[in-house]
Amino acid sequence: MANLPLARRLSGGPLWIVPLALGILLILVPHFNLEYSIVRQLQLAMILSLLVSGLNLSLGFAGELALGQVAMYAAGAYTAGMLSQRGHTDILLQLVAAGFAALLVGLVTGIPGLRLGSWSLAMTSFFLVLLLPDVLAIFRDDTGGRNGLSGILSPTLFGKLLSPDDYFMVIAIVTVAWFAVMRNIAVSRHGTALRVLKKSPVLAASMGINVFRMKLLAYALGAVPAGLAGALFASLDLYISPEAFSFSVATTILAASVLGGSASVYGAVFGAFVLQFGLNQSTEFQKYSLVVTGAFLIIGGVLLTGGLTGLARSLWRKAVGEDPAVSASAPADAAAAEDVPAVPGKVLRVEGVAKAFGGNQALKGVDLVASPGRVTALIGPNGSGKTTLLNMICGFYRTDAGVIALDDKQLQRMGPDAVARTGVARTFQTPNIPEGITVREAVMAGRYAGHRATVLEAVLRLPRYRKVRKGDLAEADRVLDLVGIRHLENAEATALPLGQRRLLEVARCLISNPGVLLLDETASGLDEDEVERLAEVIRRVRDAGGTVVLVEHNFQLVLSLADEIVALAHGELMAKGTPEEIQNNERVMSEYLGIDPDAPEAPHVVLADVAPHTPEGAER
Ligand SMILES: Nc1ncnc2c1ncn2[C@@H]1O[C@H](COP(=O)(O)OP(=O)(O)OP(=O)(O)O)[C@@H](O)[C@H]1O
Repeated sequence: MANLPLARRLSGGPLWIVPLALGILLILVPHFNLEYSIVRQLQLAMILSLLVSGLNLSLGFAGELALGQVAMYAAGAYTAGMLSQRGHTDILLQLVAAGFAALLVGLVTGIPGLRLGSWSLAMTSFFLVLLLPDVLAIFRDDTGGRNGLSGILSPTLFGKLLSPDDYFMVIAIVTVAWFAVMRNIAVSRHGTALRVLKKSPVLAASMGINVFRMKLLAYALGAVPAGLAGALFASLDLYISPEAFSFSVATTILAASVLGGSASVYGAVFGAFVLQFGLNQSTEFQKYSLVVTGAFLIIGGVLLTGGLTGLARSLWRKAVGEDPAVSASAPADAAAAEDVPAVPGKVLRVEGVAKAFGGNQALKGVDLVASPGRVTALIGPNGSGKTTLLNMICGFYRTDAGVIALDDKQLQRMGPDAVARTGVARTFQTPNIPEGITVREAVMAGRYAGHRATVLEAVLRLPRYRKVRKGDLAEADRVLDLVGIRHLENAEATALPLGQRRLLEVARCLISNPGVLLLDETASGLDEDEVERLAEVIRRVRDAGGTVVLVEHNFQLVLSLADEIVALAHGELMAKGTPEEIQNNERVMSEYLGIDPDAPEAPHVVLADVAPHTPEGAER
């Protein structure tokens, strides 16, 4: 221990102590007799960091670009200002009202923007900011229009007039409290779910997460600090005007977010402080503020992936000598996974399913039954419709005809997240692993949709949240043992090599106790040892009662694992049967494996060593 570098020794402690200490220091600033100009910049920087943190929630965590932060900021400021004008000077009351007003603006603009999908929210929020001065002008009797809102009274707290020093402390306390809330959200299961969403809405839906609701949650939650910032700003100068909510403020917020690191909680503070102190130190800077903000955007977005906090994190890793991929203890004892608890497999029935993409009939009346305690393999040449069938079972494509059912529940009219919640879990041809989380968190995310605790319960760490979290941790240990990567639980998930990422995906599926496990070319790209481990995992799941559907090009693996093989060709059933029956099926031999049945060698003798026809680009 004594020989360890200081950075390494420090890295063992709870990291939240550093921001907490800085937060306390900030609250105590009025006691340090700083120059007025610095105190003022600090206040504005704290207000800006609140705004940036809201953007980070939607952009950095949920991956949704939205510029509407300024509109929510204005909603908060005008609400607080108008309350004050009418004699309601209590800052607590103003903060609550401003938070709600901003939330309302967030919901009203977020719902249509997010419903339309794609870039709609970015566009809606962009126009919202452009329209803001006109909206304020329309309601000029209340807002003062372009002249601004004056007559705001000095803030009070429980009837006591607040001095400038008191008010500084109010701003600092609100900022510190909000960042504590945001940190609790970010490190909770909700924070992980947001990162899943950012990685891929398809992945999120396949894990039972309602994509629209999750995006709205991030956007609406991000409105709250903007509202608080607005209320704090209104009582700072006791005057607000539309210029304070201009488009350049929107770009400043975006630049600070990108510079600090959008996917980071404290990056918002870094970015905001750098921009506030950088931009306002000289009039030249202010004159060219848009250019300077743009430069910061480029520095943050292009040169520093992950912003300043990303840079700090990688420097820290270097200092403590930590490799994200192998920050792990020794491999777990494989024997620990011998005892596999029952997997509640269900019967998957596919009857007469058809699907056309324009003139391309991808599936024509396909039938398939997968039962508990059995591995059903789906094989066929490239383009035969295997992935299309998986996508239809998962609800990503609507069927043109036919029935898909899990036990008695029909799935063919359900959306993908609803299908996942009935117990359909899947892996992807290209592993879909969210960034910025550990292996254990990535696996625990598989329980998000099935075991609920609200954001409020997570923020306050209430008993139900702690119970669900305890279950997440215990189940993650179990499935990580099962797939044999428990020793990597603290490694960064995206840093794992392909084979382990595939095993991670299987673990993420298993933690949801799926009724059916759909494995889409899971062995592709794995070495021999990894394929053997994967095969062992699949056998264990099957023996524990799981229903497994295996889409696979590794014919040897299929023969060794499958209880039944369903072979497709040109979207139709080519053959169905036991591995032995399939090995003796001439059509499968010639169309799938390219073996001439009339050749002197008997096909079943060489099959185990034969790879099917997999033209370039089989991996997606
Ligand atoms: N979203 C889509 N839009 C249009 N055509 C599609 C779409 N998805 C699949 N197809 C077409 O449907 C057919 C079946 O494709 P699918 O990907 O299901 O085959 P596959 O058996 O999974 O192939 P591979 O082994 O290469 O993964 C192909 O002709 C493909 O081009």
